[in-house]
Amino acid sequence: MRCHYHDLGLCHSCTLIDQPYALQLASKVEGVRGLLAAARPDLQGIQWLDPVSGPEVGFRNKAKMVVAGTVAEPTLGILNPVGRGVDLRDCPLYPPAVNAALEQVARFVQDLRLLPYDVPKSRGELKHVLLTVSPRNELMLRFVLRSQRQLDRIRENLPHLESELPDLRVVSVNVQPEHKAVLEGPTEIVLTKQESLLMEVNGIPLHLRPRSFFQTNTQVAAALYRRAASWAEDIAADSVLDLYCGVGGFALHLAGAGREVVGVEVSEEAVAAATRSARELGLPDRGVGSARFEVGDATAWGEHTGDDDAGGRDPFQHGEPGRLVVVNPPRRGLGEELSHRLETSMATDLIYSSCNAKTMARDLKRMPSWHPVEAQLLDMFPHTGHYEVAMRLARVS
Ligand SMILES: C[S@@+](CC[C@H](N)C(=O)[O-])C[C@H]1O[C@@H](n2cnc3c(N)ncnc32)[C@H](O)[C@@H]1O
Repeated sequence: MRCHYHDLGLCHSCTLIDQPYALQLASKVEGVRGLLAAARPDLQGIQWLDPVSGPEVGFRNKAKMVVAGTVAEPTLGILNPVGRGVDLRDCPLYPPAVNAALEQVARFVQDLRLLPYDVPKSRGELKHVLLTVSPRNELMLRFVLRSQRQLDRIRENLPHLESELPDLRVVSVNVQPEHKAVLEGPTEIVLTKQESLLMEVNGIPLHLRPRSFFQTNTQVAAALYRRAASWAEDIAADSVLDLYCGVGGFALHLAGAGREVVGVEVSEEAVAAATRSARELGLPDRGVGSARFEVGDATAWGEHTGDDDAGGRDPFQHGEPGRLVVVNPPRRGLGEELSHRLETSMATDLIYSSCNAKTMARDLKRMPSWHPVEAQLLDMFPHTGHYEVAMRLARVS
């Protein structure tokens, strides 16, 4: 992949871009194998499946653009080391639909004279533009503002933007009043009738609301979910617990086939979206062939349930449900407490999918009774050192 922003020295985000892609992939595979085997020597003997990769360009489904510059000439991209905006609206990591939409969004920002937020001076209104594209090329657009001052103007002028971008389905304003380097704040005001973007993956309707997580590379995510479904087949698992389930990607791929699936996730919105998908797929919420989603902390799940279903016991410690546990935590990993709970639980099989092999290695070290069976690297982030790694583990008897 060639990138003129990189060639001009304007952006250094793609740290591996000068290496041929095959070399990037090979060094990631070598890196992850070494890193995990250093923590768990028994990983040396396991089966590594061929790595999965997708297209080298246009693979990112979400653009997170910092808005800077001036009212007359806003930039959508990143800040350089001295805090000036660098416009990256043609970044080749995004599909053409995103590049084209960013062009229209920049014009909208200009027409409305929305003042870009000036980080050094702490003044201005518009901080970020976040744009997500679905496999059908439909769009979700979020404006991150310092306050609600410009909300009505954005709302009033939305029909114009919608006429320029006919595939725009969801538009929202996020309010992030603090002067901190965080992408978004706690308040989200959806301006469109449609409140979620349909992200269909392997024929499964996933519904993405503005504040929910979604894997960055839809094509490689589809392969990741298929991998998990194939492992679940091999295991013949009849009850699955999906911790950190998000909008239900793993859980819904593993549901059906006579399994009872429970997903646990901290975001209420994501749980509502996953529940909606389950009902659309005709899955009941209890019993054989069901899928249900609960709001909760993955680390503490089941601890205080004490409900009738579990007979007052901690279901996690009794494999109810959860003979197979799927974990897909944020970069910080599972941590000591959940690693310990998994180590002492009644689960017989585990699928661990991670975007941070360092925390995964640390967690695996804490779970010696889990024996690694098979693993695969899935390259969601070409041209950077990042990747996803999925591993199937079984309980050593
Ligand atoms: C890496 S994402 C995985 C999402 C999902 N498995 C998928 O494939 O899209 C991690 C998810 O964990 C959720 N999360 C973060 N901390 C959590 C916690 N303590 N308990 C439960 N969920 C949590 C986040 O909201 C996010 O949806």
